[in-house]
Amino acid sequence: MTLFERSEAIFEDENVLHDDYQPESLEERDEELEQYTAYLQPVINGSQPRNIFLYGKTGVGKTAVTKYLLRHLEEDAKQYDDLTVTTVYLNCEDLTSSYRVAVELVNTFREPSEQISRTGYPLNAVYEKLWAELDQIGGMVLIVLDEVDYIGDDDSILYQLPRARSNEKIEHARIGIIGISNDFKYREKLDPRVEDTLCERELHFPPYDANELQNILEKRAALAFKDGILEGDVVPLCAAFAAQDKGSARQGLDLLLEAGDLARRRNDPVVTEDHVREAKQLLEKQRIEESMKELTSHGHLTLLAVVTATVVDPSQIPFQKQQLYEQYQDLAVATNRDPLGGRAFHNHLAELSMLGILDRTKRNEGRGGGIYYEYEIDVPIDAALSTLEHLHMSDELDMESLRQNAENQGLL
Ligand SMILES: Nc1ncnc2c1ncn2[C@@H]1O[C@H](COP(=O)(O)OP(=O)(O)OP(=O)(O)O)[C@@H](O)[C@H]1O
Repeated sequence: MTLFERSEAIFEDENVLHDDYQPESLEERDEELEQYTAYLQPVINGSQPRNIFLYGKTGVGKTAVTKYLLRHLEEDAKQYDDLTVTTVYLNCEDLTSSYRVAVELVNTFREPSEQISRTGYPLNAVYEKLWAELDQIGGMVLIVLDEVDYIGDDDSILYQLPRARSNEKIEHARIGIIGISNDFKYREKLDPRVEDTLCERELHFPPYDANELQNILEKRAALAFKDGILEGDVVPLCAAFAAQDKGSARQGLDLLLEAGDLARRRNDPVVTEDHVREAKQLLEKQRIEESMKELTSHGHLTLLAVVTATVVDPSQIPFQKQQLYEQYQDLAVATNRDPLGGRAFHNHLAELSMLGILDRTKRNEGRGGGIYYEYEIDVPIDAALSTLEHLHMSDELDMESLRQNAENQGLL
């Protein structure tokens, strides 16, 4: 019996919608491309590369634009005999110290049989090995550190690398660093010396609006789907949803892929607006489920308290901590748990806000008054409820009535 068969009625090439696909051309980033190209110009001229810092929210093209330009830079450099350009791309998500970055760089430059281990050397010894590798490569070496904020406080490498030549650690290579981050606070947290070095040139990537996203998605959809498979509103709707949320091209592409996948699984002949709406729900649910994995049962109860308060009286949105705390205490008792104190409860609200599940607004009571926060749910109630309904503790609660009430209130 055959379990798997090729089904190619919907997609021409679905890889085009995946995150690691490198588009041939980039839409809607002319200004950024122009500026970025100017920042990289010294490399082609054979002078000291600038260090460049790119920032902007997730999915706005920072990595795609960087890889696109570096590919061209390496290619165009080949026409000059006196110039060699080497580019290295590292994602720092798992490289949480200067030591880890330095080891990773040494190993990137070395043959597999000559790799060094990730522990056991003094930092200086790793730096010495790194300088030797860089000198051996020589020429212009551009090092991209994506998600550079993951390196954390132990960031001496951000200072050492760009200065290696002026500090006479290397002779034959000129190093440029390109740091990329979507943490807006990262810059403020940097040591001023590192900040001066890393942020020599800066480039901000703003979120895309719906028209820009539509253009980006149309170009990808034309390559990804078979002709005539997408109904007319599909791309505009994906663009509109992504624009309403974070203005992320990744989010729009994920929606298109999921909508196409739903149509394929059901053997539907075309992808429709309904597939997109359903895809949105599915992706949101997945996102909440992913985030919820990081929470403890009191985190889950905190979310349930906000959902319950919302369903019981939507006119009270947004809620202050005290209103939610009472709700939470009742739920904790109903599920046989000792309620946490107010401070710990506050921390759970903060964590849910950080995960993007709640929206937290700072309020000021005015003259002499204190600062306090108001909270409201920032994901669809339906998605939050579905996730909570699958947790063990919900067996002890009347989730069915909660869902019914939510429906009666028009919240689903
Ligand atoms: N202007 C654009 N034209 C075509 N595709 C784009 C454009 N901007 C982003 N994309 C696509 O959107 C997806 C996300 O982009 P990218 O990874 O560059 O975002 P990012 O800003 O680096 O996000 P993160 O900070 O999460 O890494 C990729 O598939 C990329 O090809």
